[in-house]
Amino acid sequence: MAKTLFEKIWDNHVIHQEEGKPSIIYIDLQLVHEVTSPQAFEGLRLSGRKVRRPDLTFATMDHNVPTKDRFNITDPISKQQIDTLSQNCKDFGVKLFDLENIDQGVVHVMGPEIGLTHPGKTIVCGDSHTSTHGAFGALAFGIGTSEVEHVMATQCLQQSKAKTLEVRIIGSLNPGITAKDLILGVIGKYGTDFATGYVIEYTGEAIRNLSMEERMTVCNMSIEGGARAGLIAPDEKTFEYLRGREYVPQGEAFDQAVVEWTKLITDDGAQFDRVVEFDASTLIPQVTWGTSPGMGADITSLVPDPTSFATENERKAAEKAIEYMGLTPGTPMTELAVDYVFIGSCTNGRIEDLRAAAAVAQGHKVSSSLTAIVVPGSGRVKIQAEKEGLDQIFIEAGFEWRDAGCSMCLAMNPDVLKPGQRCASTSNRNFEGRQGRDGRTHLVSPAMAAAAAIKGHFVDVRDWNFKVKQQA
Ligand SMILES: CC(C)[C@H](C(=O)O)[C@@H](O)C(=O)O
Ligand code: SF4
Repeated sequence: MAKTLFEKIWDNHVIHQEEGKPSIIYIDLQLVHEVTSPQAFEGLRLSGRKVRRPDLTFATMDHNVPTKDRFNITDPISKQQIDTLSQNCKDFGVKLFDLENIDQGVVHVMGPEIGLTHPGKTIVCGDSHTSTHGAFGALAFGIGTSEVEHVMATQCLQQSKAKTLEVRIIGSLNPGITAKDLILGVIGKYGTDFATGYVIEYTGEAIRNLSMEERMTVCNMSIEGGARAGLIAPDEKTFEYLRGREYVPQGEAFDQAVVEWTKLITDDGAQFDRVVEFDASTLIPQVTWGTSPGMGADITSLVPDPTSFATENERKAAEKAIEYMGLTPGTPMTELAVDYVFIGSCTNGRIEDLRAAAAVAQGHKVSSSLTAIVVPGSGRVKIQAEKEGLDQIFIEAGFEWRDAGCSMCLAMNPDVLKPGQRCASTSNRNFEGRQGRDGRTHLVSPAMAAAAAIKGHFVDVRDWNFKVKQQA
């Protein structure tokens, strides 16, 4: 029978199923960070259990890590979480990429980068943006802390089978329009819960044309559309990205793996439970104006008038968001002045993102009215960027060049907005207080963020004259 990619991975991992009950599935990889693991390890300790497969369990530190003076953690809760993770990994024999390690970084940046993420794997982490790894054709999703403990103890997980949703991208992206604009556009059109209960598979020529980094940006934000996970079928690009990375099979074993991975596609004639279409060819740079990733608009548009929304609920939500964001309906997006620019996160903290931002920043100066920081997603991204001289471009332009971590994506470390500050951010969430109490977040692509840093307000990056620097 013809199967979707999701069904193939699912069927390969079901260990036990009973009518009317969740299935038990096997988990190939568990990633761990300091925020959602302490109680899980403690639970194991209390019940006298071990981590069943330390060889399939990998930990890093990201949320609480200061990106300036990283070894000096002054916040007691952050310090405790970091120290507890170190101790737990030591006690339970789990490999930890700690602050001394070049591979330390945001879990969804460093995992794929070292080759832990493979097509066809089931991957979990106590973190909602685990969906990022779906860019490789892995079934990857976030789980709660009690499930983290369960997977640690058994390497299995109880799961109800999700429904399948094809997000079919028709047409191609115009020059200068990025994967971030694409996913913001999709969520803007279909809303933040259109994919609830589904695993998305992104298909279409425009998706095939994306690099692995760009595919990760798209899959990363699947969760902001409500999806359980996001998938992109693996192809030559996936295999080439993985070849030679530390945790992928090497030599002949790699070629054998590729033979298996190549089968991970949705068969002709396979049925999705639902299909939506999105036309990429009309897309222009996006910027969010509200307090959910679905409240987005074209850079050429105006802050919306709440009365223009169709339903009472939407009108109320828009009114509340516009008030929180300190905006006036009818203001052109390009007139919104920003106080802060954050380039980083598991959405847009990879090398290509930094190249795109540097291409815009090169030869310009950050506006004196704001602070702009660039935070590589991992230690390795940082080193690569420095090899290519991107750090110098940023520093000369007046950006701060930081160490790897979640940073200002969420206010769990010293990088926080002050109340009322407006931020152009390349992250994935613009909820109230996300970047600091009463902070105001506008989600954009790295190029748009860099352009806003130079001009002091949002600009249409298509008007910018820049050349993307090729890898050195
Ligand atoms: C802290 C963590 C549990 C959380 C998540 O699950 O996503 C964080 O990474 C986020 O982005 O909000
Ligand atoms: S970078 Fe942001 S979204 Fe990603 S894991 Fe860290 S806090 Fe979550």
